[in-house]
Amino acid sequence: MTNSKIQNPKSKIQNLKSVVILGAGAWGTALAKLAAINGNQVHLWSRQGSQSLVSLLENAHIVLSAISMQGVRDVASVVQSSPVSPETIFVTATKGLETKTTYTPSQIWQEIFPNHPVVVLSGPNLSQEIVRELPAATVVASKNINAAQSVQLVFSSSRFRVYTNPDPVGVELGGTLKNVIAIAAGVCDGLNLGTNAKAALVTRGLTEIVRIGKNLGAKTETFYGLSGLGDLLATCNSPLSRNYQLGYQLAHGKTLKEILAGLPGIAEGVNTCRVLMEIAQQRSIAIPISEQVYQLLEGEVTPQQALDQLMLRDIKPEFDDFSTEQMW
Ligand SMILES: NC(=O)C1=CN([C@@H]2O[C@H](COP(=O)(O)OP(=O)(O)OC[C@H]3O[C@@H](n4cnc5c(N)ncnc54)[C@H](O)[C@@H]3O)[C@@H](O)[C@H]2O)C=CC1
Ligand SMILES: O=C(CO)COP(=O)(O)O
Repeated sequence: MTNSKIQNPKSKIQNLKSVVILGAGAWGTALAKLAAINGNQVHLWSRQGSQSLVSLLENAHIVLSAISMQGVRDVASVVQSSPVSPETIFVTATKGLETKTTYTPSQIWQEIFPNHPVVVLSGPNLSQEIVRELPAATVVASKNINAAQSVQLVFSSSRFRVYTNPDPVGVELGGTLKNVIAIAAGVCDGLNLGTNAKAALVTRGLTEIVRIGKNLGAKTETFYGLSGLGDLLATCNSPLSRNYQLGYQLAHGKTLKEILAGLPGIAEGVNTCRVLMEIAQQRSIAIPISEQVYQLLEGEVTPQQALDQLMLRDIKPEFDDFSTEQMW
């Protein structure tokens, strides 16, 4: 898995780590490649493979989960029943929300491993570009800055620039909630609504992400960084995004069932949107774009009706509270 062309800028001072990656899907495989480039000992575990998880976990410095949302709790519970070192750092790269609890993946890992550091890895990272070794950047966020810095060293290279951040909830929600807006962006492009419409959609989508994120305890500025705006731009503008593709095909009249059957991998925005609606209703937070995505996914409106509903909402000021120092 090593590649001599790509180098870690800090490779000479780095302690090489034993890294176990859970989930050999598109993202787990790309991350395994990035960690291996730096000479780390990388094990990529898949439920389909024959390798025993117990033997892999025993000596792991870092356990990274790239499992899709629906499998996170099951896999975390399997890991819990295996012997892991008290020093093990858990990293989560999943972008989703748990249906039953509305937890983020890092909240699940932290609940199951309360005495271990948990780091969130998230950013504008379309895996197909990363496996082609195109340059990209990401964020590793944790309340435990030493743990975040260890993970930063494992993945940093001349093709992958990794920043640390102390706001894991904000970093995780940016990556998760943008998937809902990416579905809307796919619809927007599928309907050929033009560049002005797309700019308005993405910008107002970010406002919704900030509203929810602030309410859930994230820092506003995190959403203007790589894991928020950065990932929103990447996902809303790329046909490589499954969430974008899903929206695009909805605009062309396909049913959700048909689209999901042909999609390469998971489009987390579908389930995230349902959980997001629950959170917004419980906390009385206005998220009109996400609400239209929800109704569209439920088959309650057509793409054209969703557009009309958004354009004909009551007119209002651009910002929720213009009197505060920070405009957002
Ligand atoms: N593909 C991408 O470009 C990126 C994906 N992500 C996120 O990473 C996560 C995974 O995405 P992909 O790798 O693209 O999806 P994928 O569909 O290619 O792979 C998902 C993996 O999770 C495993 N899995 C699912 N349920 C499981 C269970 N109960 N037990 C054990 N394993 C289970 C599958 O076997 C598979 O290996 C998603 O949350 C996605 O939003 C994040 C950044 C980039
Ligand atoms: O999260 C991603 C890019 O950062 C991947 O997006 P999709 O899951 O929509 O393919």
